Parts: sequence; structure tokens; C-alpha cells
Amino acid sequence: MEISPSLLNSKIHEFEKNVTLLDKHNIQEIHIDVMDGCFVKDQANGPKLIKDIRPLTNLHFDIHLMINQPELKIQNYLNVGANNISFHIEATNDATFVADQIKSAQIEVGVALSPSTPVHALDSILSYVDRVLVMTANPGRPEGHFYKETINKIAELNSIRKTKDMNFIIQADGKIDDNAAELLSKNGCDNIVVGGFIYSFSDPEVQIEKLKKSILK
Ligand SMILES: O=C(CO)[C@H](O)[C@H](O)COP(=O)(O)O
Repeated sequence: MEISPSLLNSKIHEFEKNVTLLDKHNIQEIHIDVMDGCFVKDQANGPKLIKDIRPLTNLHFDIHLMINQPELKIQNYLNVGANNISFHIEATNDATFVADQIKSAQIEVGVALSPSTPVHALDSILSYVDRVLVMTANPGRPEGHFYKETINKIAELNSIRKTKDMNFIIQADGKIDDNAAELLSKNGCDNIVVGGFIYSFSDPEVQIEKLKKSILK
């Protein structure tokens, strides 16, 4: 299972230092949250900021759009240097259009679902996507917690993937610590987004190693 550190949780003046240390731990990807103040209450990380940090690293950029009506704004994110862009199924009535826009820019496409959204909400889009992002905490709520029930959705997606011979990556995001990482890994999750468990501690490198150990258990 891969770890995608969520750089939103790192202090902006430590960004460069924190990006550099990820290379030492064989991290392949960073996760960048975009918040519009509507789909979630905070605003963060517009296209200009993402474009500005792109030259600082060769890591894969995984962008998570927490924005309403991505069909109206997706063009703004197609030239920022993203390798993957995930949008929320709850935020659009035009999911296949958004997916097609992302794919036509040769960027991988992901679809995200909030903790209260069932997997069957993805029925019409699953065959189009490269990744499914399962929120394990409520989006845009830093005070929230990990919902253990969301593990069932990871297992369900893993089963659908096997039965239907699909290839999408299953990613989990929200309040993941080393215990949650172990559970997720055992239930078919391929990638975890981790913010606070890495960046709220004095030594992010120690935290990354703790996560790695729990994944190997
Ligand atoms: O999607 C997100 C917020 O909605 C983030 O990716 C999330 O903040 C990750 O940080 P943490 O591990 O502290 O929850």
C-alpha cells in the first residue's frame, strides 16, 4: 500500500523541506486538497499555487477537488501539472463529462465519495475511472474522526474490482493513523492519504516509518 502525504497539513514555509524528505522514504505521490468554500467551508490551494509548487518536486501530484460543480471549473486544473485529479460524485450531475475532460488532458481520473455516500452512487462512472477515493472522515472538517464503517466500502470496492475485472486504485483519505492504515491495508486499499498523523508531530519521518511498519504487519 502506498502513502500519499497531504501537504495541506504541512506549514507552507516548511513545504520545500517536507517535500525533500519524502524522497528519502520512497514516497511516490503527494496529495493536494482544493477547497472552494462551498462544497466544504474552507478555501485552499487554487490552481496558481499548485502550478507554483510543481517545479519543486518530481513527485506525482494527486489533486483532490472538494469543489461544487467541477464541470464548470475543471478547465482551471488541467494545466497545473497534475498526474491525477479526483472530483466528488456528490458535487456534480455531470460526472462522465468531468471524467472525459480530465482524461482528454492525459491526466488520470479519480472519483471521490464522502463517508455517507454508498458505493452504488458510482455505478455509472466506475468503468471510466483510474481511482476511487473513499473519504474515511468528512471532507473539509479538520475536527473530524476516522469512520471505521468506511472499511466496508473499501472491501466492497475491492470485491467489485475483482468480480468485474476492473483496475481502479482504491484510495482512502481522512484521519488515518497507523492502526487505521493496518485495517485499510488488510481490506484491499492501495493508497492512503495521511496529513495530521505525519505533520502534527515534531518528526514527520518517524511518523512515516510508523505507517510503513503498520502496513507491513
Ligand atoms: O481531504 C482532506 C481534508 O478533507 C485531507 O486530505 C485530509 O486533511 C488529510 O489529513 P488528515 O489525515 O489529518 O485527515
